[in-house]
Amino acid sequence: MTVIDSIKAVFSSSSSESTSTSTPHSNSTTTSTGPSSETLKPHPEGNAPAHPSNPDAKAVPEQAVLSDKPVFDQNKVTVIFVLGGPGAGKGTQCERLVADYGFKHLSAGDLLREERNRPGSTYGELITEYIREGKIVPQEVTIKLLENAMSSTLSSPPSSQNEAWSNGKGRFLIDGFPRKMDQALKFDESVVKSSFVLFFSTTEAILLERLLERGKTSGRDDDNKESIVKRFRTFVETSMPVVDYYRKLGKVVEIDSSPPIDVVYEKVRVEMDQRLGNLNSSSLDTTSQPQVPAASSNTTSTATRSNATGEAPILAPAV
Ligand SMILES: Nc1ncnc2c1ncn2[C@@H]1O[C@H](COP(=O)(O)OP(=O)(O)OP(=O)(O)O)[C@@H](O)[C@H]1O
Ligand SMILES: O=c1ccn([C@@H]2O[C@H](COP(=O)(O)O)[C@@H](O)[C@H]2O)c(=O)[nH]1
Repeated sequence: MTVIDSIKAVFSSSSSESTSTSTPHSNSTTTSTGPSSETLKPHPEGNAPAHPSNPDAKAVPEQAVLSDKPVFDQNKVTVIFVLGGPGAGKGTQCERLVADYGFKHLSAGDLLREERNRPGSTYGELITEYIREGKIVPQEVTIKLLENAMSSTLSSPPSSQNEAWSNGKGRFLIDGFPRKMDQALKFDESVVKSSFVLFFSTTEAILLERLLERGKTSGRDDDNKESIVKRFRTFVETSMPVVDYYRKLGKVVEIDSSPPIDVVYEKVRVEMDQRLGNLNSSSLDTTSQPQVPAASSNTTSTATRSNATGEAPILAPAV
């Protein structure tokens, strides 16, 4: 049995994804967002966010154990999930939100690529294979990476932030996660309950065009036609049910990301500004807030949604 077979066996109960033979990965040019040597450590005891102080560069899979209760206090730590098809513009919009609202941006994909590139990572080969195939890496790995990155950030808050990051408080944009229902449920249970979901929808044609263009310079080994098609399929089959789940809970803020970046961001700002009071005071859960009417918020409901091209959004819920 190879190392990767052993890892897959460990995670077999949490992932039903099939896999294929792995090959070495290529480099990524994405920005690093998490602690490279502090990943996949066991969570600290208790409910308080703790800074990982004993990095374990050779963690074994059994150490990626998740808590059965939230590690962070929802009244202090705000999490907004940012979802959308591959290339929808999640990272682009998050970058602006970081600058304007003082969020910490954690991209699950970036954290996985960073872990993959970390010398000695137990998970490198596994992550490479899953990313190339457009499949969802077993939740234990991704959630532990996110949890560790959050702990680390809370221990050394972004210097430019004050009130939002004082007294153990923090606000995170978690980009490209959760991509699968098990992740959504487990993150709520073991890390912290999310506040709401920013969901960027557009057409498959637009996504494809953007990803192929990005692929010319990104260095990402999944920005090629073959991987992109697989990623689209995974998004529709595995990740859209997560969006639908949150939609039923009234937690989805949907924004058409077909228009130019600035136009999309204006809509994002309107949504964020409407929610900022809550973000400043404590956690934000739109299920307990009055829902913003689509007409006044520039977002579109599932029933009325259209996009700039007039095409039916494919990577969005069926109308
Ligand atoms: N509204 C937009 N109009 C045109 N191009 C855009 C828009 N938003 C993002 N892009 C471009 O599309 C590409 C994909 O954007 P981005 O990396 O932000 O997407 P993403 O959703 O984070 O993708 P992934 O899930 O694959 O990481 C980038 O090259 C970006 O510059
Ligand atoms: O929660 C997650 C998020 C991502 N992945 C894998 O990473 C790639 C790339 O993700 P991007 O968000 O496009 O950077 C994705 O296709 C998955 O293979 C994951 O497994 N779990």
